[in-house]
Amino acid sequence: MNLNLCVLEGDGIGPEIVKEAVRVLRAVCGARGVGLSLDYALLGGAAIDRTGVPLPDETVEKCRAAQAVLLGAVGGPKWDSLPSGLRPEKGLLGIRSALGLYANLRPATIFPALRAASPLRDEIVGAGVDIMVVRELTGDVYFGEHSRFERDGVLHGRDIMGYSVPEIERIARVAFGLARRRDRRVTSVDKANVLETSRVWRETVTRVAEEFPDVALTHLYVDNAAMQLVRDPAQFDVLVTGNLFGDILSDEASMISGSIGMLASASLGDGPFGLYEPIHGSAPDIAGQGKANPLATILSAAMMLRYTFDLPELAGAVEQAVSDALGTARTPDIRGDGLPVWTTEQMGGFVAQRAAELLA
Ligand SMILES: NC(=O)c1ccc[n+]([C@@H]2O[C@H](COP(=O)([O-])OP(=O)(O)OC[C@H]3O[C@@H](n4cnc5c(N)ncnc54)[C@H](O)[C@@H]3O)[C@@H](O)[C@H]2O)c1
Ligand SMILES: CC(C)[C@H](C(=O)O)[C@@H](O)C(=O)O
Ligand SMILES: [Mg+2]
Repeated sequence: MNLNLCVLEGDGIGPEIVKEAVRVLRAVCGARGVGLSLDYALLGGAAIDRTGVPLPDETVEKCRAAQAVLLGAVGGPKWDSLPSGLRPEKGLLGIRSALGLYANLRPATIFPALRAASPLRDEIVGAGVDIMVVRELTGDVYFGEHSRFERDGVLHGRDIMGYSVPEIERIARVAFGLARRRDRRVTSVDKANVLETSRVWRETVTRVAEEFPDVALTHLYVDNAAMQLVRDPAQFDVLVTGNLFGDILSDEASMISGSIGMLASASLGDGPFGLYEPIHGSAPDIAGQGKANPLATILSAAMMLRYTFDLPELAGAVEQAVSDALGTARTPDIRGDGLPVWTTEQMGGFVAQRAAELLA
């Protein structure tokens, strides 16, 4: 077996964290005699600097030729004043859309070793938190019309929010399907008390739920959901929501796990192909200093092994190695509890070696 990957390092801490995830992939594949072919391509600010655009055609072609994509993060102050269509973030949205990756799975769990590192008290997270945030990724206000115009000499900005029924149906089916393999509970998050988009969302999710009578569905308004996530995160199993609410709620949920540097994600379409990336950004404030936590990217690589390549044993070894690492040391973003503080490279090196040992 050979895994064909396209690797998009991106900007800021992107190259540092991707390097460690690749190291871990090499270690587990090596331990099991699985081949690994990597093709690197440009995305985001790195692509703008070299080609003038955030998503070169060649990058889309290389991604399409691969079985899966591993991505770091894009963006940074250097490119913040560019026109909106030329920003690094536009490249990220473009690749998700070009590859048809409408389902973004963001698991917010808490490793036992990190319970004391969570900003939430032990009595709140102690029983364990295991939330699967299912974020719609190719629609919503992100992909509506964006404009600015002047009326009566006053400047306005406008972004159009909207969802079609088929877009909602397919993401709802992903959420219900996942719930069937978990605790069979789906919470759909919207703002149906105000937004027409959300009213169509809620009606559609309710109708799709009839196809899954064994899964319990509840609805929450997004403001309440944001509050419930810190009041009692253990109440959630699968949480399905639109692109914008999912972006915000998944960053919030990430802190339950102790750090935004811990949260992985898989962006999927209808087949096994997927793009795997941490939920955090390019962290320009710590780029190049060896301080970045590579675990979200490493755990994204584990999701790749599980979802695209159906190699649960390899994925499990990576996850166990991460758990062991957290019992041994921390990167500076996670509360330390007196444990040694490691660099990005030390953390990646430990996980790679430990994962390979577990498979030996
Ligand atoms: N998927 C992506 O590529 C993605 C996601 C979010 C933001 N961004 C972009 O990243 C840039 C910075 O955005 P931001 O500062 O709002 O968000 P960010 O996630 O990059 O950083 C927020 C804070 O979390 C810290 N942090 C993030 N990841 C970390 C890690 N792995 N280890 C340790 N600390 C970590 C940062 O140092 C910073 O203090 C922007 O250009 C933004 O558009 C990209
Ligand atoms: C950088 C940005 C376009 C992106 C998003 O909003 O989807 C990021 O915040 C994320 O969560 O992946
Ligand atoms: Mg985000």
